Amino acid sequence: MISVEEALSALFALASPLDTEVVPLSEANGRVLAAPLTAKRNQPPFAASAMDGYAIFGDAAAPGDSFEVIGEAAAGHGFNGTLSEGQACRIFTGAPLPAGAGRVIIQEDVERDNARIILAEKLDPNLYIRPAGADFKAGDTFSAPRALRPSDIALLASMNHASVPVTRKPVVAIIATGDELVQPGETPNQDQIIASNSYGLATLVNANGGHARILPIAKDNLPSLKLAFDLALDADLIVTIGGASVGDHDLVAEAAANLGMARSFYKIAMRPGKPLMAGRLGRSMMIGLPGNPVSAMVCGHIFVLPVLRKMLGLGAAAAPRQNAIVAKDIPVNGPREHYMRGRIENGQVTTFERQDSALLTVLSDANCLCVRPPKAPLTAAGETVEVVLI
Ligand SMILES: Nc1nc2c(c(=O)[nH]1)N[C@H]1C(S)=C(S)[C@@H](COP(=O)(O)OP(=O)(O)OC[C@H]3O[C@@H](n4cnc5c(N)ncnc54)[C@H](O)[C@@H]3O)O[C@H]1N2
Ligand code: MOO
Repeated sequence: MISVEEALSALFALASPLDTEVVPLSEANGRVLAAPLTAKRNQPPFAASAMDGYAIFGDAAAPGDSFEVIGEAAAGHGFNGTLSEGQACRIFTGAPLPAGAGRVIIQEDVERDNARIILAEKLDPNLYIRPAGADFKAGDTFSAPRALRPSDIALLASMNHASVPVTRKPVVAIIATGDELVQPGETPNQDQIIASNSYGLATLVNANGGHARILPIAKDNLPSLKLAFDLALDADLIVTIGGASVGDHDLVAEAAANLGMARSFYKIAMRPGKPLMAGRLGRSMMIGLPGNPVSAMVCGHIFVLPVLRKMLGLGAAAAPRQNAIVAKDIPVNGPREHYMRGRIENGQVTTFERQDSALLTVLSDANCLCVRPPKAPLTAAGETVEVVLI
């Protein structure tokens, strides 16, 4: 059995960044920007007023000063004249500052008397001018690769990009295997259960920049598995669930081998997740996940997501970890790296008593996986451990 770290390196060796496509900005949220972009203009393109009020000549203003109002500047409608000594211009937020102006007096600090203004006794000392290019300047770089967030979309729009180059979404074909499985909503026989893993994994994939395709459930026989694989061969990543262990009906490895899979590894020193396998199958890579529901989801976080990120051009990095303080003693670990389901609250992690990899209720209550190195000794309350947020 290889370590989790070795398995991850082997998976990264199988995964390459995908090609790129151009999408409209309105469809770019969550996509990975594939190449840096530069601002096409200054923002603001002119010195602009930050408030509604009066732009005055220069920046000298004292209570009781009086100015003659000679024009108006609104957003989208600048004032073309130039202010001279003693002159002001009515101005609104976002309007270009007229030539000659050096300060905006907010209208709350002004008394207006026809074409004149008189400044109040207590003046707000701010100039209320946004200099040209204060946000960004033409040529400034927006770096890549990065997964775009709503605030990035706003910035790119402001930089005048209507469309952006992004990495193509990895297509992930998900094949649940097992005679015992039926789709959610169907009526199972007495000896059947509902296929849950495909839905959990598809959601994980879709929420992290991939495009999941849930294929029909494959039965525990080679022809049915071949049929499912045939439907998946155009995917970037094929994820099978179940049939990975040593039982008589665990046929995924054999079915994949029959189709020519070049196996990279099988079995890892991880709990849950021991019977994990991976390899290359035609133009796709394949990850065979264990069937136990929690095992499949944990392997989704620890292996499928990092592979997805590599395909998206985000580099080869393990699931991010953070430190947490142990709230309740964690027992000695066995020989496999254990990803214990737990809850972290205010930096303190509590691992659950029940760690059976069949318990989706426990996984659903968990918000982190507490990483226990092989043979870790008892870790007492107050000590530090590493967790992966899920
Ligand atoms: N003698 C041994 N038995 C087992 C070993 C072992 O080393 N020696 N390993 C155990 C471990 S660890 C795991 S994990 C499981 C994984 O086995 P498989 O990948 O072959 O999974 P299945 O047998 O097909 O299913 C296990 C369990 O999960 C349920 N299942 C499967 N697919 C789904 C799905 N899509 N949605 C919901 N539930 C699913 C299935 O009904 C089984 O209950 O093997 C141990 N055995
Ligand atoms: O490795 Mo299995 O995935 O422990 O349940």
